[in-house]
Amino acid sequence: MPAKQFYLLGEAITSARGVDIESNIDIEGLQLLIAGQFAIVEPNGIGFQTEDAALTTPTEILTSETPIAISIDGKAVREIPGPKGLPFVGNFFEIYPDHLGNHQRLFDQYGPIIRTTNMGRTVYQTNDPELSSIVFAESDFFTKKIQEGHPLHPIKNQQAGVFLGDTDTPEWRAAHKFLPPALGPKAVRHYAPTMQETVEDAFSVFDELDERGEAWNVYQYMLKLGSQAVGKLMLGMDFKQFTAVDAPPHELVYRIAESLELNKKVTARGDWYAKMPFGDPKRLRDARGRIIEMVNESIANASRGGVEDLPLQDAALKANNMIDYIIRATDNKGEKLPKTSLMEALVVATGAGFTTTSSLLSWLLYSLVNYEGMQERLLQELIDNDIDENTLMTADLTDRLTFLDKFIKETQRRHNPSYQPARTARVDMILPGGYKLPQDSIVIPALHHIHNNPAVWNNPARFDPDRWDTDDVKNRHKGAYVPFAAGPRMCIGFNFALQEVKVFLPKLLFRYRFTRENDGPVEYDPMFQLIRPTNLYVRAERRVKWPVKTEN
Ligand code: HEM
Repeated sequence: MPAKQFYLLGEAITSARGVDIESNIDIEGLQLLIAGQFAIVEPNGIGFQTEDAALTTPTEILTSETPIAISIDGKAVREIPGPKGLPFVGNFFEIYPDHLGNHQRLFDQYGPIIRTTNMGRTVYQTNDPELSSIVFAESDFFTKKIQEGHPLHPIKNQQAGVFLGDTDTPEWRAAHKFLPPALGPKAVRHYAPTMQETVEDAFSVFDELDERGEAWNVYQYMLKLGSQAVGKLMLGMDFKQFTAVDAPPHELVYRIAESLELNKKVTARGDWYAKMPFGDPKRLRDARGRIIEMVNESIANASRGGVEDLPLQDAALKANNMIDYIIRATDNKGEKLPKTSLMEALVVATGAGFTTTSSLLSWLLYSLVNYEGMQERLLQELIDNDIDENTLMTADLTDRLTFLDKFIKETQRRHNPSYQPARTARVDMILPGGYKLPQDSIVIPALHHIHNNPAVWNNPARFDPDRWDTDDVKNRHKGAYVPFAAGPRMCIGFNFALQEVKVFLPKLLFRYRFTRENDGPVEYDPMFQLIRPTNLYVRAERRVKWPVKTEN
């Protein structure tokens, strides 16, 4: 077997090393072989050349007298670019407070993958669908491993399995087997009546605010609404947040939101800070302690009634809520989710459930009041589907609301609430485009920037639900729209979230006409783990008349 010398274009020719090649190898085989030898993620992008010519056939390669350079997508390998930064703080002041706007600027300046260092911690972010799909894939190259420097590191919790734990663990495998059936499409369909009840229970508060002629802060009320539903359906708890206009958020809601805010603050300052025995790091630990106490109590209450065990899928369809499900659900070996994981997994699913949906609900109301004509089109669709205040919103019915679906998609594209799903590089590798990525690097597919990347989306700043009917969007790269991330560690609650907003929004919209109260730019909180509008106020006025049904 002849050995040929290869090196990466862009590196010194003296780094060339010998690779044994079968004499009958074809070009694809050669690309695969070289990809394996040099940890090149995408073999198809590999090209071969010498100092003076491109080598396109195996014969040319096998007969080359000089070391052969490997190009990636026609390019030399290179370091991932990024701004230089200051001593100690790194790029902190170039990123905060407007991290969305600033990252956008950095992508424009440096390209599809950028490197930033913040208080000694380096992360890579990408706005490219192909790179993101590679990062999300859970492969020999990437995994979700929450090590120092990972955005979730200060709240890492291996026992929770999902969200806050590493993939390569028995805890993730167990939680990932037990939780998803209760959040699958069939299971969430039977939650629709509880979702409807939840939004209808909130009407008395919105009615009173209307009678008083008062505008209200969208996020504050959507936090209560989103958490009210998750409280009922995850924990079987009534948080009683709509008993009065100013009913405070339940302590569990408050503590989970607080811990996310503290986590963002703690991580923004670097890992040394997380270990401090006082200040925000201590408040973060205290908040966690209280959350655990409250959820344990709820589990104890649910177990008290004595319940029958059921196979996973049956339990998912019969359970009243996630706790009820999880204490009954039994796998095909007769085993249950281990007690140690139960409480932690529920806390995480609850937190993941309401922080995200309340932000999405807020952005949906933002799109409603901010983009002209949306409210009218959405309302007309309800009328045309014979929906009124007495309608029972079933999944079959919400499935028919196609404009609503596009409106939600476009809102999630333009104003996606979650933005920091990070993965860790398992090895040194070469990414498409020739970018060299060292082992243990943290890479974040930057959801907002993928969804607003002008190379991917036509006129991305334009809010246009109808774009979802175009061939361009229908045939998009699978990594171009990933509001719930992708791969094995993607969101397991997306059916729940979409079902919930598809019940809430029609009910709210049929009853109220929404108008924006304050002008000026909507701000988001840069120190929160999610993107949520902080200063959006609306008025919701009871409707007194509705449009007529469109004639066919
Ligand atoms: C608009 C609503 C939602 C959005 C935008 C959203 C987004 C996401 C994203 C981006 C991830 C990946 C996180 C990462 O890679 O680090 C994720 C994971 C997860 N989500 Fe959601 N989510 C939503 C609603 C929900 C709901 C309602 C639930 C539960 C009821 C839920 C439960 C989870 C869980 C448990 C994980 C972790 C899965 C795992 O680790 O394998 N999410 N979500």
